[in-house]
Amino acid sequence: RTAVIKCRAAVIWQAQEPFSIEEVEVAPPKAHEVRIKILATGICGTDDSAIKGKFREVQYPVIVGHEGVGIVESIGEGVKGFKPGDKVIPLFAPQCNQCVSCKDPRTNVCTTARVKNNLIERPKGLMADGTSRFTCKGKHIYNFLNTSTFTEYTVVDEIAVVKIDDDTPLANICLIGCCFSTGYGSVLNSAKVHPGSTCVVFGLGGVGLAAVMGCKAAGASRIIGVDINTAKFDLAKELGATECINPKEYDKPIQQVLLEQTGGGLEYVFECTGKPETMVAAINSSHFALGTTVIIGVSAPGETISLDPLMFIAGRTLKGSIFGGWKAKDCVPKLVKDYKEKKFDLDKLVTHRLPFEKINEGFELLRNGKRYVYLMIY
Ligand SMILES: CCCCC[C@@H](C)NC=O
Repeated sequence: RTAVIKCRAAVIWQAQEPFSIEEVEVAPPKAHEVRIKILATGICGTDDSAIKGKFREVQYPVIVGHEGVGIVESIGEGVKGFKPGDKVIPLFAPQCNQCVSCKDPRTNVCTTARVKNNLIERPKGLMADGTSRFTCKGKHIYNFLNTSTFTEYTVVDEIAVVKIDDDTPLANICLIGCCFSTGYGSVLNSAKVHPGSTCVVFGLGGVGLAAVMGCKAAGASRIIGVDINTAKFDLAKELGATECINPKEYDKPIQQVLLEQTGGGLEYVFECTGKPETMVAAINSSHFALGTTVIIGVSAPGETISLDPLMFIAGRTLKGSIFGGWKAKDCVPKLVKDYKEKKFDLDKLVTHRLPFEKINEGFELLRNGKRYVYLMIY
């Protein structure tokens, strides 16, 4: 019988508190669950919003982290397609392949009950059976976005993990678990950018830079990067931005600047900050008739935006995108293969590597505009 594993995890005991590295107990996987030894994990703004108590109704105490890579340690009853030793990526956007959404090519958001609880509706932070696999100091610890990667071992539902080639080089590949796939796919799948088009990306963090890479891969003629941190501009240009602008350097709204610079607005707009005021500016910078704006950034609970409905009457569109529109089980192995074949270079998104116990330092780097860090968990 598979035993409980005692290991290190970075626990958030309550909102606004830093991570606390604790010894936690990780229970064996139940039926249709997989226990994974996490080898590396990215640090993402969504995790940071959960730490700040600004990510929907997260339950505390919680183990966050949602973009990792690891090795299967054990599998529960009824699990097919995985065995101990397999190299895997946990999926915050699972794919059950049974529900109406998984059978519909138009969406990648699985709507099986297990997923709705943790992704689309009020996050339960629990496994499908309504219980947790983590305990610490006698308390149950919630999971996060079906994954929880800031721990040496985690347990996920079998629909929330995918096997990748065992010879895949480790560490950086964890970015395919969220950041890279989210930005790159929002361009190729959600917006379907066409060659020669004009694009703008608001927010040049990991997701925004991946969107810039997607616009370049899609053959856009103009790729404008927008960020208030000009230190991000060099890498954005290296990855494909044709120009970068800082809203703080203008005495008029950035959408007006963009409308003037592009003779009437952008064909494709990618909003990666999650800030409502930036979303409004982004939508208003799109072409009045041909413009499509893709909302990728995650706003805080209760935040809203106000728009003049007439701005859509000539044909503008507004849509959302989770995990870049990729059906995760089908697409992650292909993205990993493309990475190995150097069809894109996500390594450039990694600016720092830190040992697990320095996770709080990692988030300080993220908050101070360093593009990307991740933790090597030995
Ligand atoms: C509704 C919740 C969506 C969460 C999407 C996050 C994980 N994307 C990038 O961080």
